[in-house]
Amino acid sequence: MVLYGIVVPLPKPSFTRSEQTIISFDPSTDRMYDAASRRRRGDYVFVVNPMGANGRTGKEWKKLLPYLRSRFGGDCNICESITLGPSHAMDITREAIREGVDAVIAVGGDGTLHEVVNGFFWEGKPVLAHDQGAKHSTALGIIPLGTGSDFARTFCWKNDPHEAIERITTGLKTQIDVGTISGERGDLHCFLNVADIHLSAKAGYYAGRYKRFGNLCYVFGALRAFMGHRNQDLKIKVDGGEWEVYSDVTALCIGNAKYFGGGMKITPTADPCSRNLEVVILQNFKWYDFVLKLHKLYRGTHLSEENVHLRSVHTIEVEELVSQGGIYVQSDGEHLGFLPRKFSVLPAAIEMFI
Ligand SMILES: Nc1ncnc2c1ncn2[C@@H]1O[C@H](COP(=O)(O)OP(=O)(O)OP(=O)(O)O)[C@@H](O)[C@H]1O
Repeated sequence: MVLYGIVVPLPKPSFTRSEQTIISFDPSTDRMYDAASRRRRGDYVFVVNPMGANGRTGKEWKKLLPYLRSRFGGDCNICESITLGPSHAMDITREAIREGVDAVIAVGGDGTLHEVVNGFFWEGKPVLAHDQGAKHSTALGIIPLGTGSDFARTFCWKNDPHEAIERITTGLKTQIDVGTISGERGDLHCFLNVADIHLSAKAGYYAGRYKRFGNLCYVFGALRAFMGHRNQDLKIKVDGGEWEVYSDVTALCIGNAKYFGGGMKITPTADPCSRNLEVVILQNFKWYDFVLKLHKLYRGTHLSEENVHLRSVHTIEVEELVSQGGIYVQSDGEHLGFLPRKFSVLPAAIEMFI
């Protein structure tokens, strides 16, 4: 965790196991036994960001926990892990997977989900259980309780924790893709939802400062980002092909899923189970285009506009045509620095409760 340039180490994650041990009677031995030791119960770790949605996540979670315990009954061990600050969810997840838990469930918004997903990987490779290796896989679960909760929208999931718990107890899972972003130093970062470049990324950067205003933060962020904004010439390389130039780019968005910015359907053709990424490039948008076409961006009907381009890719490299620096990059609403960057898809990388 970095606070004003000072690195503050977070404590090693530990799981508060709210275990409900079932004691049964075994007539063959005339003795009592712990039913869990006969029928292995799953270990589910709930990673809760108490500060999500301006503290609403923490409050909702407290109310939810008794329901969760009763709903799961004796089927699994519920481990509650409350994050202490930014990046902590990532450490908790890594540690939990190494310990061989069956599921890690992100409780919060897209930022928390983003950290949990990054915890599934270490230096670009999946984190494995210490004693079982690749034989064991940990599933990802989501209880969307954030401000935007944009990833959940692709699956038409509401910010309804009871509905989310039903999904997890039902236990239906699917393999989903994960996007990766490599920086200049070769470090790899994962995203689950949408990574984006330039105006939208700058708007997201500022929106993060106005989260106290709820969903209005995206409006304030966009207004602030427009100040001093200029469309830029970018070059892209798709799937290792030739460099192509796109002039006057307003925003370039790389979708593993469909929504960002609190409900804008920016990459409407994206599907986390498609094994590719959908790239939408907005060219030469002026401020009034956003006023006139905003409804199209929210509905996902903007692809028919002549200055909007769609590409399906496995990898895409993006650079400035003339390097000046300062072109914002974000993924899943988290600021990630500036161009150049390379984006790739990791197909079927995580098993997720649906
Ligand atoms: N204990 C904590 N105190 C302060 N910040 C935290 C804490 N735990 C996590 N965070 C940070 O809070 C950020 C935002 O959390 P989260 O995404 O859950 O909610 P949100 O921003 O309201 O929702 P959304 O991202 O869907 O709009 C995360 O990026 C995370 O780094």
